[in-house]
Amino acid sequence: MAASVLVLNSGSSSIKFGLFDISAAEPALLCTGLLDEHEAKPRLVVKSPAGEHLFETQREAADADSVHLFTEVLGFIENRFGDHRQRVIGHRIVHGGPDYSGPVELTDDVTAKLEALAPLAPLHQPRCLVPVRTIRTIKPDLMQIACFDTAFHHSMAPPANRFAIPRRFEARGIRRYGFHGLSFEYVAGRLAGIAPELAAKRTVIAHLGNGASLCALRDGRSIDTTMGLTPLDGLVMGTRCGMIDPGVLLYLQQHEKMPVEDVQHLLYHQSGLLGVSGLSADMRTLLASHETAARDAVDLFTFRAAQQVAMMANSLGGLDCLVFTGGIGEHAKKIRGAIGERLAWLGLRIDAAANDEGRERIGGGAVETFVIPTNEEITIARHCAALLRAPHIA
Ligand SMILES: Nc1ncnc2c1ncn2[C@@H]1O[C@H](COP(=O)(O)OP(=O)(O)O)[C@@H](O)[C@H]1O
Ligand SMILES: CC(=O)OP(=O)(O)O
Ligand SMILES: [Mg+2]
Repeated sequence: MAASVLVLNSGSSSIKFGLFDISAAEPALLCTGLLDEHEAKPRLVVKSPAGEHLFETQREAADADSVHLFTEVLGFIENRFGDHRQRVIGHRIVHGGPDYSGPVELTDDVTAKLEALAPLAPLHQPRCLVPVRTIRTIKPDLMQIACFDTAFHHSMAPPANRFAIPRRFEARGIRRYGFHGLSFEYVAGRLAGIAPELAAKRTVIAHLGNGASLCALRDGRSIDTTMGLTPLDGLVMGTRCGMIDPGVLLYLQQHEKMPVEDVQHLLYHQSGLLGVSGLSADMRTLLASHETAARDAVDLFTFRAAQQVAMMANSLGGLDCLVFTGGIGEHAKKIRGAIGERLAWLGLRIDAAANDEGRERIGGGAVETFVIPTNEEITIARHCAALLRAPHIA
């Protein structure tokens, strides 16, 4: 009987899933699902790899009980793909803290440890872990595996992973971890396939989605990244502020008398593109708008992105290759072009025709430039399949 793995990717603005056949060495996609939570009654749509509509269900409200949703999803999978033995559910878990540098089985103990990290990723960690608890109540015998956004960055070393605060805090785990590691891992692997001559070169991957971060890679390993202890640092994001003077937070609390919960809400949910434009967190809306504030938000986004690519290039001692990925990186040619222009001094030359046509290689010369669609789900499926092949589990 063929074996399958169900992968759940709970991001800040959507929940995606993928069902993979893991009988062969490389996982093969059977179907994908997307729960878009922007609607009042979020709709889950399941499609075949060719884009054919297979199944649809709607939640009563954005905060409706998820047991019903997951019971329906698992029921659909059993009906449609009952000829596959479902071996495991793989989850994207955003924060793995200091202890997890690779995938791990989600036992009750591990789940509780990860729940304790929620303050370090309040927008993501609870969202990633609710499905784990829910699925455990529906299917207590089904193995669940966590794959972490932070794991890929365990190769980061001081000074890149250090804050300039007293060392006793570092001993308590207060250091830079970095996120989007499953995306960086996938894109680095694809780049090695497309341009093997660049695999050992100085590369920056720009994951520009609703959340956004950069990774500096040497020999395919992370040596620096723009996010830190939390997914709040670094680039301007949909609703997150990115890099900010910590004095602003003190000022808001001390002089504007904002309670700490309100400051947290401001920085995670009301800042970034939404805060600066006053219009939307969605790059498509901002690019289509003629409002000055929308242009200001886009301008700050590309300014900070280019500024921090230069920071990553400094960590690498130069730059040979830049790769764009994530919803904005893959689809917004105007943003890629604007970031490229700001980095012309570093030797970046984006080919306007290749960029407009959405080609894979969009620049050559001193800095090779690529657009590579990310695939966090298949990365998780690969990890799960590898873990199942490990002798102590099989
Ligand atoms: N064609 C497009 N042009 C510009 N931006 C786009 C386009 N398609 C998607 N995006 C942007 O990508 C972002 C979402 O990225 P994505 O990686 O899917 O998010 P998530 O972090 O939830 O995984 C949104 O800001 C959206 O506006
Ligand atoms: C870590 C993070 O920011 O993830 P996302 O882009 O899915 O919000
Ligand atoms: Mg994402």
